[in-house]
Amino acid sequence: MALLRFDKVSKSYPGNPPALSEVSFSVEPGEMLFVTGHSGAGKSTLLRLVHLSERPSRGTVLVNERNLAKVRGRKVPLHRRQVGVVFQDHRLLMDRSVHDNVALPLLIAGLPGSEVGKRVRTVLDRVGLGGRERALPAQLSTGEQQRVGIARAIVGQPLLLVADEPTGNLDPQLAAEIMQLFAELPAGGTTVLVASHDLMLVKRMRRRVLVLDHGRLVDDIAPEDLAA
Ligand SMILES: Nc1ncnc2c1ncn2[C@@H]1O[C@H](COP(=O)(O)OP(=O)(O)OP(=O)(O)O)[C@@H](O)[C@H]1O
Repeated sequence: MALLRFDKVSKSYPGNPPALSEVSFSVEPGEMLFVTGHSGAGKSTLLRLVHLSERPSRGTVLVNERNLAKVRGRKVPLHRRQVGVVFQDHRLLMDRSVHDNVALPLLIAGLPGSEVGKRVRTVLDRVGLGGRERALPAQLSTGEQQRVGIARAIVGQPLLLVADEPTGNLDPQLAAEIMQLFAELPAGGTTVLVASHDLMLVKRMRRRVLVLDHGRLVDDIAPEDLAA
């Protein structure tokens, strides 16, 4: 059973050539894979369709066998609890503590306070930020801020994590560390899809790679076929 499936998905924005054209692929539970391609190739659009910040013009997107066309209105927030998102610009609330930023999705989901505190501590330990609960984002380094964004995305134990250029602002060492963090998530039951134009980094991770070119899926490379 696929955890994520695109079936002949196209997306056009008004006045532009198609951002995605007839894209089909499927992802098994527990995979970590990348989507890569030139600027404007359609990477962000593909992720937005998974997170329901956009809808396809044609075709079907399924998450955990559920057709997202049927996820409307009040069901959208429920869907988003299953899909964690990490952005390049972490989009943290700068006037709230690390704890509050990470706790937010759990509070929205209605978890009791005692459970929230426990889960936030566990996830901050996991991303290497144990003990920094009370800090404000501005008191952290860029890499640490990105880790808070990741903690917030995974604290609800999503089925799927989508990350859009999550290491775009980071130096190579930090980028590698963040990627390593992502690589550990499938062991905890989260499937991971990362958009990145950084081919060197992607190759080094030795995972499956989808390649987009002008909105078309032109390659689907297995890890063993990645040239060193
Ligand atoms: N909201 C929008 N309105 C109109 N056109 C858009 C919108 N978002 C994206 N596009 C267009 O769709 C195409 C694909 O954009 P997308 O952002 O998905 O590409 P990308 O591969 O993520 O690029 P980058 O690496 O530069 O972020 C581009 O031609 C872009 O101009």
